[in-house]
Amino acid sequence: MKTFDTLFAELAQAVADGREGNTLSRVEGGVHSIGKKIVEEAAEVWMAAEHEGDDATAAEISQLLYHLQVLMLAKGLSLQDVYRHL
Ligand SMILES: N=c1c2ncn([C@@H]3O[C@H](COP(=O)(O)OP(=O)(O)OP(=O)(O)O)[C@@H](O)[C@H]3O)c2ncn1[C@@H]1O[C@H](COP(=O)(O)O)[C@@H](O)[C@H]1O
Repeated sequence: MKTFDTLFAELAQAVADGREGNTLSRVEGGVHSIGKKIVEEAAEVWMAAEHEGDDATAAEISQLLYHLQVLMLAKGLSLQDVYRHL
């Protein structure tokens, strides 16, 4: 099973390798576009938590985490940059 850290390593490698896929295309789309996606996914998390079941909520949370990682990559932020604030 993937974790936040292993997914980030996978996405960072995909971007570093210039591997065609969702991640590279979203990173190349830039911070404005990624930011809009984060807001959309956050709203979906909220709606799922209020109106859907636990599995749907967990799935929406996983998508939000993915898009946050895409933003980190677009900004050149590492896991440590974030974790030091936890
Ligand atoms: N975990 C994810 C992941 N979560 C969410 N998403 C993206 O976020 C979208 C979910 O948003 P929506 O439900 O709003 O779907 P949508 O309406 O089609 O979204 P848009 O494409 O219109 O923005 C999905 O269609 C994916 O594009 C993800 N895309 C990739 N991954 C993982 O990232 C890794 C690398 O993927 P690639 O870069 O594609 O190789 C793989 O392990 C993938 O499983």
